[in-house]
Amino acid sequence: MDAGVLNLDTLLLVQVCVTLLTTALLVASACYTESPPEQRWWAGGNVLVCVGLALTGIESLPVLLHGVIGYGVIAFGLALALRGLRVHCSSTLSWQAIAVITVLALLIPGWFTLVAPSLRARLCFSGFYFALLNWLCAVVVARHGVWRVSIVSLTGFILLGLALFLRGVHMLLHVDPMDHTSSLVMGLSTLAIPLAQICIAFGLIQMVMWRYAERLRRLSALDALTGALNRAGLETQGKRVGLRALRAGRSLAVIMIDVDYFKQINDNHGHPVGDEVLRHLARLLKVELRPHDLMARFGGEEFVLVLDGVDHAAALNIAERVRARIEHEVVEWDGMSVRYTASLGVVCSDQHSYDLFRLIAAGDAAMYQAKRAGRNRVAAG
Ligand SMILES: Nc1nc2c(ncn2[C@@H]2O[C@H](COP(=O)(O)OP(=O)(O)OP(=O)(O)O)[C@@H](O)[C@H]2O)c(=O)[nH]1
Repeated sequence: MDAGVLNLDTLLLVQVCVTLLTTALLVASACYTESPPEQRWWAGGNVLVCVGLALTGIESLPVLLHGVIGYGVIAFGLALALRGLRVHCSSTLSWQAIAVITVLALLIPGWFTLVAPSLRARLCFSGFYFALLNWLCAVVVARHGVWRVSIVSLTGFILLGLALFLRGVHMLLHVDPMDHTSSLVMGLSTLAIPLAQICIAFGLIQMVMWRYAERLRRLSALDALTGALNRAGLETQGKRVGLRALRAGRSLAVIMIDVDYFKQINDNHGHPVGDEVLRHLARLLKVELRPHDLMARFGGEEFVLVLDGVDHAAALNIAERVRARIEHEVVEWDGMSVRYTASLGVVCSDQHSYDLFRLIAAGDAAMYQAKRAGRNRVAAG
């Protein structure tokens, strides 16, 4: 490819514009008050990379700024971006590691600028070193990200690393490191760098958006007071569990649990105590369940358990164990001690269908049977 055709100067101008635009995009998204901390690291990192690029690009600046500090600032910016990626993946990058990355980028160009001046060595080092830092970012994204979400930023980091690496190789092999007039590598890398920057900026924002969407999806399925599934969550997850049990030919048990005389607890001790009783019951049920069992708050003081692979007899045993535990527990709130009991209805796909809402209706009927029989007991449906 002829650099004359590509017009290297124009491509360099495009590269500068894209760098500024992607940085502005990351800064704008980080300014949103609810933005997670990683977005601020990415935005801050990109701003520093821009500053560093400006310092290294303006040859009329003092040599210390132009040949040394600029590289340190770029490396510091990349290290902050790497920290942001690690924060996004529930980890971090220590300040010591950031300092090492930055100091290396100061010392080596410093050596080749002040002690043993060599433009070629400095440019080679910057190509290889910044390629390595981008590939480190790619490794973090690849190891911790969800592929279909992080593929855009991953491609960006790999591409950017490759372009910088090839530039390093070009500098190493070329007779005059500043003569790029007819270099295919320089042309391609100058084209690839802005592309990679766009991928990285959009990819990072996409990763954050996906995280938000996931959080919202999880929250929309949960009851805010108890953390149990709400009806919507029960509907989606319950159907899945029902189908899984049906396909595998396993029994599916449903236990309905309703606190006895809950209105009296509210009336006698106040609503906050009633709320604490509900939270207490949810915690207690969680302890009794296996990780793949479902627990949902079905109504005011009514909970439902969906147990995959549990037959009628086993479900009755579980319900009786839960009932006994509730009876012996004491809820402490604001210096008050409250005891409560619950009535439970047990049904199983062995007697009914696998249809979750039919099972729940039958379980409800069994639970009301337990209420009518005097409460604080288990009834089978
Ligand atoms: N504190 C609190 N109370 C709630 C909540 N949701 C519903 N309630 C109350 O729960 C009470 C339910 O009362 P009832 O349906 O009469 O049932 P109960 O008093 O438990 O009587 P039985 O079920 O027949 O034993 C009502 O007073 C509702 O106001 C909640 O989230 N927090």
